[in-house]
Amino acid sequence: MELDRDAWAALRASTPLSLTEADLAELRGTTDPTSLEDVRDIYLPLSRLLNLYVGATQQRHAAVRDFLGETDRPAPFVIGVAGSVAVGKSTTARLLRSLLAQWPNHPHVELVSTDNFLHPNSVLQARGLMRRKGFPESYDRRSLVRFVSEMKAGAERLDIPVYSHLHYDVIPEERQTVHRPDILIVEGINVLQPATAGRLAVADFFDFSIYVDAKVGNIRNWYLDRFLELRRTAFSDPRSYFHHMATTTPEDEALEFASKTWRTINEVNLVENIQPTRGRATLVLYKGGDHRVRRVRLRKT
Ligand SMILES: Nc1ncnc2c1ncn2[C@@H]1O[C@H](COP(=O)(O)OP(=O)(O)O)[C@@H](O)[C@H]1O
Ligand SMILES: CC(C)(COP(=O)(O)O)[C@@H](O)C(=O)NCCC(=O)O
Repeated sequence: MELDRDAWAALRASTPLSLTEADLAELRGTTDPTSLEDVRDIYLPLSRLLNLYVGATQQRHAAVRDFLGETDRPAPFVIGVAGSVAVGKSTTARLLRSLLAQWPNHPHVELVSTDNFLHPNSVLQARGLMRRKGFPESYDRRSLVRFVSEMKAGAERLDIPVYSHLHYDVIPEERQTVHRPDILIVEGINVLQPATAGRLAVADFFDFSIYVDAKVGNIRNWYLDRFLELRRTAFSDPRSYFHHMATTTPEDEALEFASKTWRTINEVNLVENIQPTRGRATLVLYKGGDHRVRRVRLRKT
């Protein structure tokens, strides 16, 4: 079913707004204008719906556990967050982590971005994939699937690689430690990709999935605006892979570089690999040109 913003906002019921403007500023991505009004109208109803989903799954688990006479904890509830580069997935995922952790029956929420499972640049270079970063083949999909399946099977603690946007590469000596959560959020552009025949994909472990959607032209503008803002901020760090963009490259050439990266990498990936997975999502958040969510589409079964 499809709901417009007002109809969806009314479904918040009495879910309390626990975030402040300062909390939101911490969670929001570069140039992402998500406001407290968006949190109230869009993310609180979503938090309420997800709480109902998780509660129902926990109850079913308890029934089977009683039947078997076992005492184990329920497996983590896994949520996938998909969508284009620069559509605002990480803001959505961080907001959900914060809001979902407020519910007493699932206080421990972990968030993992799939960029941690990108092959290191050395491997991408050797395979001729440096201009295909973000495409399905640029990820170590076997390790990603193993990680999610081990979490789902009840692993207490797993260490995973860490990708740095600053270095534009996986950091060999760093690890992110993930402790067994009540809810695991897996965020990344290609998380809804179906498996190739005979294999498993991360999406096979999702209990719920969200696709963040917008018109390609709008996402392109957000990508370019963000690039220019990063040029003024993150790229000025001498350790940044794109440092030259902030120092020696004039603004018009930097913009031309970003347009080309968008056109030849991110837009191709969006049209060929990401958009075709939208129909697989449980819920689609459709954003207008100002980043505000206009419509929500929910699969009822
Ligand atoms: N080159 C970069 N340098 C520093 N930060 C970046 C760079 N590219 C993207 N980011 C940041 O990484 C986060 C994830 O970006 P992205 O994967 O495009 O997804 P989304 O915009 O949908 O959250 C964003 O918060 C963005 O600001
Ligand atoms: C790292 C990304 C592939 C996003 O990966 P994700 O977190 O969705 O797994 C993307 O931000 C990226 O760097 N794309 C390559 C082209 C570019 O520099 O925009």
